[in-house]
Amino acid sequence: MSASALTLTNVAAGHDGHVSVSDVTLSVPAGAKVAVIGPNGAGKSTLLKTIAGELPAMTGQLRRCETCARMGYLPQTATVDTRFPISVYEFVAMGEWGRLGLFGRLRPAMRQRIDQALERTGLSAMARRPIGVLSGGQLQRARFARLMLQDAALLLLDEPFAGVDRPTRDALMTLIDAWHDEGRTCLVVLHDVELVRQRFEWCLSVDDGHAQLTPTAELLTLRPTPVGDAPARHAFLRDALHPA
Ligand SMILES: Nc1ncnc2c1ncn2[C@@H]1O[C@H](COP(=O)(O)OP(=O)(O)OP(=O)(O)O)[C@@H](O)[C@H]1O
Repeated sequence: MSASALTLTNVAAGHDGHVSVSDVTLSVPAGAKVAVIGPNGAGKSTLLKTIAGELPAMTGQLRRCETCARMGYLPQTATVDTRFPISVYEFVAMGEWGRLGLFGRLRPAMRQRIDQALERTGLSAMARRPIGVLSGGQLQRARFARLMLQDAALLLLDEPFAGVDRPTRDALMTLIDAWHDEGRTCLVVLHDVELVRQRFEWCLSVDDGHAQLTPTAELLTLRPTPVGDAPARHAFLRDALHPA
């Protein structure tokens, strides 16, 4: 894993002139599975949105590898208007738009991919139902199914497990693992430190205005140190990984 999917050089990210994270310099190896962690309000979503190109970097340079132009971004809150009268099938099928063109028709291979995505997310039986009747967890499965069809090389997922139950979380985590096994680069914002320990090889920690990429195994060797001794940027991780 030597090539970089993503390189940030002195990047500052924030809103309306307010900087949330600054001087971010890091390189994400292609195919890495990265947990983006940190306390509430630290700037995880802001940084992810900046990487996704939804928010311009305030300063610095952000470079994505060529294949990472195929990028899938799942924002934290589902912005889908569930009153919009489309079926679950049609919602998921939107993931094929990139191949379809404006007035294209779904071809058999596309229908097969849509059926597979519905099956892998456990939504086949709900395919003909209106999107508006789905529960929060089912809607998240549908968003994953749609994402699956985009065939993205770089996946940016902002708190995909928020508000979902354990079986759904496990099912979605299995999909992320599969994307990783396929060589895709995955950045996932999450708060479950135990899950990070078990399933993520890298941590992008965002805390105290800083962000850094560290192998999870290395973080686990961090030991609690007297207050004032540890660098500020490790404080959250130290506390999270070594609870009192
Ligand atoms: N659209 C916005 N306009 C202005 N400020 C914003 C906007 N979105 C977020 N912020 C501010 O940016 C800072 C970082 O917020 P962000 O949502 O990136 O944090 P986070 O680490 O993702 O938090 P959480 O874990 O609670 O989701 C916060 O102070 C927040 O108030």
